[in-house]
Amino acid sequence: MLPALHACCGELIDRWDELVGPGGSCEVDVWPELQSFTGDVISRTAFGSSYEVGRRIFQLQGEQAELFIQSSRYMHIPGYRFLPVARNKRMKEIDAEVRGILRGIIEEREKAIEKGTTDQEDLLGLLMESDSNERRGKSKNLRMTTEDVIQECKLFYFAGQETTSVLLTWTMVALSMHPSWQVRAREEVLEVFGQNKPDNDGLIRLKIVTMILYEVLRLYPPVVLLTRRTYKVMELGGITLPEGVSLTLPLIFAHHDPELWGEDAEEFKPERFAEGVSKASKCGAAPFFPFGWGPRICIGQSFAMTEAKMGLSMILQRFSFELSPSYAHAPHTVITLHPQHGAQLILHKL
Ligand code: HEM
Repeated sequence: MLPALHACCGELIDRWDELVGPGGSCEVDVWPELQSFTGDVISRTAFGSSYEVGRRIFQLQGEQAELFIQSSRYMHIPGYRFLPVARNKRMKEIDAEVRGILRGIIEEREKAIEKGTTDQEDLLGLLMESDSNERRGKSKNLRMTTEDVIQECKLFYFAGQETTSVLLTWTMVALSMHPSWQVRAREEVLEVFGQNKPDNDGLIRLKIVTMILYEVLRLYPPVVLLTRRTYKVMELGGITLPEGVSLTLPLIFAHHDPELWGEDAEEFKPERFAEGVSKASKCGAAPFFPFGWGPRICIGQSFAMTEAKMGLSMILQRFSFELSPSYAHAPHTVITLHPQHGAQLILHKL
């Protein structure tokens, strides 16, 4: 995973170097840049394909998320999603196109497996191994169909790209708003890696960077709410709920609650995580759950933290950054917590 991460970070830095040019500074909207970066990472590490193949999938998934939010306003109309209105037709078209692209990737891989020309041990390889075991009649209880593989690929593209680019974007914005933390993070990165490529041992040792990422995840959680459904009658917080009730857990509210975090809950204070997650709030680790909790906790959280640490370290090694006058602070939910008008920063080459 690390070589693929290095390669993607390297390409991002080279692109920014070119944008900055001989003048040494320029304005960049880092939000689409970081989306491309995390898209590239998930394409290479999970599917072995280049970003070019995945680019269309990300565009389509982004459009699908916007349409989904728009159509959720009509959820109270029974059967609305089956009506042949333009929005529903477009959502169907997008679904078909994404499936078509993924099926193409899967078929290409199948051919390569048949010819024995692939040794890619990526997520797709693992999923397809399970799929071919099914066809050979093995692992009947654990088997995945091609449809399952497509569904899992869609989930990974969405879950793996969008969330991590949101984390990196808000981190760059927060470090532009709080330049003393930017300086402290850069000092740590240079002390651990100098100008060398970040390695796994060093990434684990980054304390200031980790505190900053946690504080960003607290204030700007990429996933703002979790949903659950009761499967039997149960009591929750003194209220008895029947079976089949949909519950929404707005984790962003828990992350901003002064009763849990203190009167400075709205302030950016990475030092609250200096002694780890369990000491950061007034009541242990419980109120901090940016990756969810329990059996459905995010399976990509270590991946995401490694990717964010690596990306941020390589950026800090080469650039300093500040808010551009054209930046307007507007966190906005389109499934994940986006910067509504972009994240325009001024990059300075170091
Ligand atoms: C900062 C980055 C990320 C955040 C904040 C995040 C957050 C979350 C949250 C809140 C959930 C739902 C948990 C629940 O319902 O209790 C989730 C699920 C999931 N995440 Fe992440 N995630 C991130 C990155 C990733 C990455 C990089 C991947 C894949 C490489 C990934 C793959 C998944 C998958 C597959 C699930 C569904 C797990 C299940 O339903 O059992 N996530 N994530």
